[in-house]
Amino acid sequence: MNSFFMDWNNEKEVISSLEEDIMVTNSDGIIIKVSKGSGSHYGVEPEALLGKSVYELERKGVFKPAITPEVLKKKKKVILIQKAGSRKKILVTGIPVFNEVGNIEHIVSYSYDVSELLVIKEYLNSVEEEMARVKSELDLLRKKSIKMDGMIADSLPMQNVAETIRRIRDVDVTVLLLGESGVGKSALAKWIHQNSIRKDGPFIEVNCSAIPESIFEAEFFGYEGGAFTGAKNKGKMGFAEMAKGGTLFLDEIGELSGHLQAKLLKFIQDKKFYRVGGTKPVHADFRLLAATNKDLEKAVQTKEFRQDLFFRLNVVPLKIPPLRERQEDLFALIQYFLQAISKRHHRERQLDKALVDHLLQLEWKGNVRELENLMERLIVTSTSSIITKEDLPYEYHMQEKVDDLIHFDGQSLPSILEEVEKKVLINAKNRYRTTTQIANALGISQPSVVRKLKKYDC
Ligand SMILES: Nc1ncnc2c1ncn2[C@@H]1O[C@H](COP(=O)(O)OP(=O)(O)OP(=O)(O)O)[C@@H](O)[C@H]1O
Repeated sequence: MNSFFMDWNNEKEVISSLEEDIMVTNSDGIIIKVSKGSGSHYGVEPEALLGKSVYELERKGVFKPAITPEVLKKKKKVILIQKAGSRKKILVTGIPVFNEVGNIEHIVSYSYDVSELLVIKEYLNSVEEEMARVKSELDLLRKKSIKMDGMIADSLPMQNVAETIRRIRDVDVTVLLLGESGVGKSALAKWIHQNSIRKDGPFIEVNCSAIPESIFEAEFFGYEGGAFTGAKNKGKMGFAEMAKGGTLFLDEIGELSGHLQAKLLKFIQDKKFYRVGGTKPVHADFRLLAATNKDLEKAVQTKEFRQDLFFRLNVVPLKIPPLRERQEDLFALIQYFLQAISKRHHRERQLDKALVDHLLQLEWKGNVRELENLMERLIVTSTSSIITKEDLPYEYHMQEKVDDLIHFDGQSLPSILEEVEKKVLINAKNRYRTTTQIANALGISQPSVVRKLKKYDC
């Protein structure tokens, strides 16, 4: 039994003298007790409420909703916001008072005018929403504003790459650039260097597949005078030493032999090396970047590439998507190369719309390099200031059938095969940077590629 609230007559003076808005109703919803402050939120005198039914007051719009029916329904304390008049918002708390047998006998309610608080809350909510909107716009703007000089990075995947590079700008961390041939790994490596704390130091690029294994160590670590037959008297500085204070970029790292992988791992771990024939250790002082178009994780599984070396290199992996997955970049690159190459060759050139539409449809297996080469070819060979689809080399007319491209009339099979071979080689040359890459792609030896390129003068 709640002794405090049971005898309202005893409490009469206490409640009625309170300045706050307190009311007591019975279980029929009749207001049986009011305080001095009752009704002030509703714009009526306390006496105007006393003896009235909350249902009636609700109907008349003095307040809405009434709290008594809610407390009776839920049989527990209820807090709600009432509307009073057209503008006011009142926070009302209703508490049930039970009799000995557990039935609600009275409901005590007290209220505060929270109109101002709610207005402030709404205002705060709108400010928060506005801030969230501004923040996302800023994020977008910041991403868009990551301009990479001489590099087109309009697409979302490239913006993400740019954002990662921006985040690691001040850190001397190893970056592994992954992606198909021609996607721009070397260009990005240069960009990373130019935007790093080592930008004033040298950028040394080593193409791991282009240096024969027999001389790799001497080229890479340098050698002392007389270290081997044919060595220069004074010795020679290797790439690792040349990169002092700057960046050492190991391109095509996936092509390194197992023996050289082991050497490289030791060198990365020890952070020092010896020139071939030398006894004095040289301290390694550079930031390491590496790139490959090989699936290195797969190469680790097939044991072609050392896992420990992979972990050392894969600190920050940057995957550069192929151009066919970056339509926004493709369009921007076409415009970029048109301008840059036209300027370089002092030729004012424009592209016809049908040609641009056609270029946007192509697969670009050789990625940005292939596009750049084709643009250069179009610009230097076209005789008119507007380049059209007709100016495209035959291999870029994808709709045309192979039958139409090979002319049998009066040709022997060997000459047709030669013609095809030449076209395949030109195509491969557009896509790949080195003859080793072409050889790998076409499944022939590198000397054979060199011979054929010479034979066809391409
Ligand atoms: N986003 C880009 N904006 C402008 N030029 C680019 C961009 N990406 C690549 N290029 C240009 O495309 C050509 C090929 O790029 P790059 O040599 O960096 O490719 P790669 O991925 O290193 O190729 P590979 O694996 O064969 O070494 C370069 O001339 C480079 O400057």
